[in-house]
Amino acid sequence: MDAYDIFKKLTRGARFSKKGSVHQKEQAPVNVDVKIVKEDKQPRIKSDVSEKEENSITLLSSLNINKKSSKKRKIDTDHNEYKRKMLMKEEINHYRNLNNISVVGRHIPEPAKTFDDFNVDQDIIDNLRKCGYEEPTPIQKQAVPLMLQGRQILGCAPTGSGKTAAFLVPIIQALQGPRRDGFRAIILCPTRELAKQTQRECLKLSEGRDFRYGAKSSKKFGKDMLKMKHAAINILVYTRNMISDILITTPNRICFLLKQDPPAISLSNIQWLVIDEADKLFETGSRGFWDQLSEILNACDGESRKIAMFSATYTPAVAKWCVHNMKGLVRVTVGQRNSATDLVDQELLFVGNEQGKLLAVRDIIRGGIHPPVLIFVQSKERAQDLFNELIYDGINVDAIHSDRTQLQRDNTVKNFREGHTWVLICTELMARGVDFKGVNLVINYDFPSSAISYIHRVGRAGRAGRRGKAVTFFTTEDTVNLRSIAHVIKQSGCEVPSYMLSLRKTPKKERKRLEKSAPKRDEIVTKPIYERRKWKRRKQKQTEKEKESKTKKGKRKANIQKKNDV
Ligand SMILES: Nc1ncnc2c1ncn2[C@@H]1O[C@H](COP(=O)(O)OP(=O)(O)OP(=O)(O)O)[C@@H](O)[C@H]1O
Repeated sequence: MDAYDIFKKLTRGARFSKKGSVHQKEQAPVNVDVKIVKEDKQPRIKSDVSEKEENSITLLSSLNINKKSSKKRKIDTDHNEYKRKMLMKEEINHYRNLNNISVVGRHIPEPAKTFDDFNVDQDIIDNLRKCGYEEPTPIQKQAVPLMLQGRQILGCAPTGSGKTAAFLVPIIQALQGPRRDGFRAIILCPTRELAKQTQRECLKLSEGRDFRYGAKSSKKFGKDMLKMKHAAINILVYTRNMISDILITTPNRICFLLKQDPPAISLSNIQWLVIDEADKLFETGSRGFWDQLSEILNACDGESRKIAMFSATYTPAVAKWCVHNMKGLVRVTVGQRNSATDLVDQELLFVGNEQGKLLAVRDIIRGGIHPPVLIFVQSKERAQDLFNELIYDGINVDAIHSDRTQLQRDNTVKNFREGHTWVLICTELMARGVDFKGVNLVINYDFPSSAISYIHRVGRAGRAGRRGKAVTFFTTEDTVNLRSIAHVIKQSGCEVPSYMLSLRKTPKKERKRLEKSAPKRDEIVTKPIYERRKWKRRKQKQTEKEKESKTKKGKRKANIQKKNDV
């Protein structure tokens, strides 16, 4: 008996309406079942009957059939939805991999592919295009959608990869336009040069919005306060006049303004606090920036305050601080952590000793350079010494360091940007963030004090997709960081002698000591050997005399103290 026969037997006498309900004229005797009933015990009979009913219902009632199929359909749609979501996730991950973006955090929005995907006002997109940007850089692709959602982030991307615009675009979108609510965004930078540059970029990207930027230099502010003496009413007027929307400055200046009595600025309406070159700020002094940051955070007491940190290099101290202080933190890293940009061809050049450096730099210049060129030295004294040497070599050279006045520093930067200065000698001051268009060559005259310092110095070339070159001089005294810097160079795809990679790892203590105080080096001066020896002897004698007079003074003081005690 096949299924059709069973169906016929079971439905004998039944009439089917169009709607699918069953009208039974007479109950058909079901022989098959009767037999089964007779053979089985009582409880089985019951269950068989119900089974029979179930079967007949399943077979005849269209209602039940629908119920089952809708459940199935729901499972199907759920499955399809799940499949669609997984596919989308995979696509997003693939896109992130293509752009070398890695993310850590929850509910991270899709990276934007174009500026139009940013979902920001059209004028901001127009401004981005006016700057000559065609498509977002990887850090912009991921950081902008995140910050637009108000997420706190720690962004790490190579030097010259457009981190500034990555945090400026969401801030401009969030603030919309000028308001008399006081500061609504703060951007902290380690140097005034970088703060000025960030402000320039902000002005370009917010063109047409007329934001006001603060604040006056602390010196100017101090002078104005003196003029006003202690007239509280004047201070209030002054404070109101300097109200602006975005404050782009160094932490020192903000803390100075906060320390005034009453505080010269109010930060209670701050929506975004951005810390650029975060690892640099965290490394300054013995907890210097940590204390300043807690002071600033205490002043930013509004509910909507969010923090974003950006840098090309990453230190565990920054990450730890972020994990503890930034709720819902998302970490975005582009490329490999703490690696130099692969747009720069890097070279290590053994020069023997200090005299070798001067010969090598002159050799490079004589061989022909394509300005602009940056030369890094370890101290302001050495910057001045090298400047004194190169000024007579027939090239337009200048030096910038912290001993020069702000006006001199501004003019030097301006001349270099405009191409009047070909070679700029600088200290670590210019290693972070400063964006000179098209620097072709970076010369590390003095070996960097750490791999991180190396990454930032070299990163002044090879920006915004352009290629550049970096030459790093080293002498027999520069072995402490040679291994780690050689590894950085190798990682970014350049050749290094294999012996450097297998050098002994320097103890952390020694590396830290070097980071704090640069090694002593011979003076940068072109003198014949006999003159240099004479000069060395004279200098030795001088230092010995100084030591002697110090000890004599100390003894005299101790004797006086003894007499007084008696
Ligand atoms: N989407 C873009 N397309 C092309 N160029 C861009 C784009 N975004 C920014 N730039 C340019 O790239 C250069 C470097 O940008 P920026 O100074 O923001 O880099 P950075 O990542 O902050 O570098 P650093 O770590 O050294 O501070 C700038 O000249 C900037 O104008």
